[in-house]
Amino acid sequence: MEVLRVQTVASKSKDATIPAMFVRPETEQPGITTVHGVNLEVPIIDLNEADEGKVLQEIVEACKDWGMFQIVNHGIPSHVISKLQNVGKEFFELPQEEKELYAKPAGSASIEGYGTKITNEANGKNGWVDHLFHKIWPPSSINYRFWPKNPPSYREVNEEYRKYLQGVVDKLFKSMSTGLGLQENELKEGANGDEMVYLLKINYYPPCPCPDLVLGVPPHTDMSYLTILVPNEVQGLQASRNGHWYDVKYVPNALIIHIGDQMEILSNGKYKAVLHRTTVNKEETRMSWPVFIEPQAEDEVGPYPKLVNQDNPPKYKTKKYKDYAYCKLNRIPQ
Ligand SMILES: O=C(O)CCC(=O)C(=O)O
Ligand SMILES: [Fe+2]
Repeated sequence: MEVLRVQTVASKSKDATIPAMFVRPETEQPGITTVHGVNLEVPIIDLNEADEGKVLQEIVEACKDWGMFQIVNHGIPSHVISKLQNVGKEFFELPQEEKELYAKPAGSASIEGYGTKITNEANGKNGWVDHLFHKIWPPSSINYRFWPKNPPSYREVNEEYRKYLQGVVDKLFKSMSTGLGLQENELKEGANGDEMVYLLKINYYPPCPCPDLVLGVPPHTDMSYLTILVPNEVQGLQASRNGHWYDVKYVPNALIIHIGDQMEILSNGKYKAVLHRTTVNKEETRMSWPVFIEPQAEDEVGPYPKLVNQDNPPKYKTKKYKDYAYCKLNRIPQ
């Protein structure tokens, strides 16, 4: 059965009408619910700042407060990031039949492949976005069947990005570990160290004639420990704080870090998973490249034992990641 892609819907929506399946109720419409003109923003942290204590404090504060921050001077060269963006953009600009060669097989239990999310939202609405998912680490988890062969440099470029990304993940885990009063390496070890899965997603949000009425991805927290996201220059990510939606401003060469559910759980609630959503643009295509740093399906995930004691009882159940994911995807209370 042919699946309708948002990219195809968008190419046919040149007048100001879009199918009702994308139109959000007013309580969710970004045109109504976005907070403007308030001087509140997700922290931007310079990892090159000479005062390391200050950087650590900023990261820890951001993890506890917003659950999201941007980092600049993170060590990934800008040419590595632009190549990642270029090959992803080239893939989405291929003829539709060629992209469909990478489509997630119908009925596949894995999330990997090119696709369009079939809504699992209570209100039955759909996001204005297509995507490509594939794992980039560890090697044993990679299925190259879902890595585009076109453009030909796709694989090399993604491998280069992954190598640099591991350095950033290590740095962040160290700071977050120290911030919890643990040894530098403990948090990463508690999260299965170098066996953590790196799942890349490319989001492709085509222009939409009525951006005020739709969402790209609906409000959610990521299931990951951390998500490290490269955006393109078209702003659209929004973070929720105290029940209000704020734009995350575009900062050239910055990486956007999200605290996900597994980090909230591992830290026994000290760090907060950020509720976020995306908006789309009337004229321009927005794209983003999140990498979800996650446990393996069979890993048991729960609060880190040293962070639990009589005064701090566990706030979350310990369970297999795959069971956590099943409940989350089916909206079953954890
Ligand atoms: O596109 C973005 O900036 C965020 C996308 C997102 O939240 C997701 O794919 O989980
Ligand atoms: Fe997300």
